[in-house]
Amino acid sequence: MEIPYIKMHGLGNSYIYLDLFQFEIEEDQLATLAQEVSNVNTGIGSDGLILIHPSEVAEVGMRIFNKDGSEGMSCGNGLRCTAKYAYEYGIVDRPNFKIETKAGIVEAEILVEEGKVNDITVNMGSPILNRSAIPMLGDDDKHVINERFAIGDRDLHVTAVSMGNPHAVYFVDDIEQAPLYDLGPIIEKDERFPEGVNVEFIEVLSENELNFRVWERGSGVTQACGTGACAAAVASILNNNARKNETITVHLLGGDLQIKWDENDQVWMTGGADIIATGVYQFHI
Ligand SMILES: N[C@H](CCC[C@H](N)C(=O)O)C(=O)O
Repeated sequence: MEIPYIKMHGLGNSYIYLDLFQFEIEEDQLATLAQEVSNVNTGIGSDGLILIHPSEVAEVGMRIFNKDGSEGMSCGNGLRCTAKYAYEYGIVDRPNFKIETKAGIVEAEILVEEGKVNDITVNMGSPILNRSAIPMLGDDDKHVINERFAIGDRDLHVTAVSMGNPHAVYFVDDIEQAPLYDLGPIIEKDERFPEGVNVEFIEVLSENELNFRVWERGSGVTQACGTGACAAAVASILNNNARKNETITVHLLGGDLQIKWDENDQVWMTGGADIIATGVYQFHI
């Protein structure tokens, strides 16, 4: 089965995108397709699959599937790429529009300079902080801020933030020493996170600057994670290492994102998005 695709990335966090304004695909084929196309040896190579689809509640809809075929609720880098594609390929006819995700509707703004899409700003909505809504197991339903989190023989402290998808944020003194590969996969599936969790390690450089690494639920280490960068900025503010209404530059492996949590409890993300290639995938189902 031949499937037309677009490969796009946000700061190196790449996905294979299907434009479902052009064709349809069976729901029960999506998990397998995500696993297939993500494989760098036998597929196209990406961090997962994203569907750009018609929506009844917004100009365009977006769904994300991780490398392992699991469906995520939202994707910051994916939203910027979806917005760029929708604007440049005529799905929308203006630079401000809404995008429906499983986590809710977000608002995107295309920043155009000399007719070219430069950056994209997305209002990612309000962070979700109550333990039960992350979700994270525990004795109360308060916010999880710098809570002791023992794992193996390590004594960590976690701040838990959901941006519609769950994030466990840990502060480290040196990002290069972050236990990304040895603790990332363990925390991702820790029983205290009943739906799994995206794992972020951050090094506070100043009130307005963070170093950031991520082990993603369902995809492992990626070059960048937009929802993770939002969660990291919120966690830094919750721990009094940064302030609301100030733009925080988050340095990810693949580049920088500008994040602001404003006085109306909205988290704004600004960054780039790039089209890598278009093609036709030979789906083996
Ligand atoms: N890379 C995405 C996040 C994917 C989240 C997914 N790993 C999950 O929540 O299961 C981003 O830019 O926000």
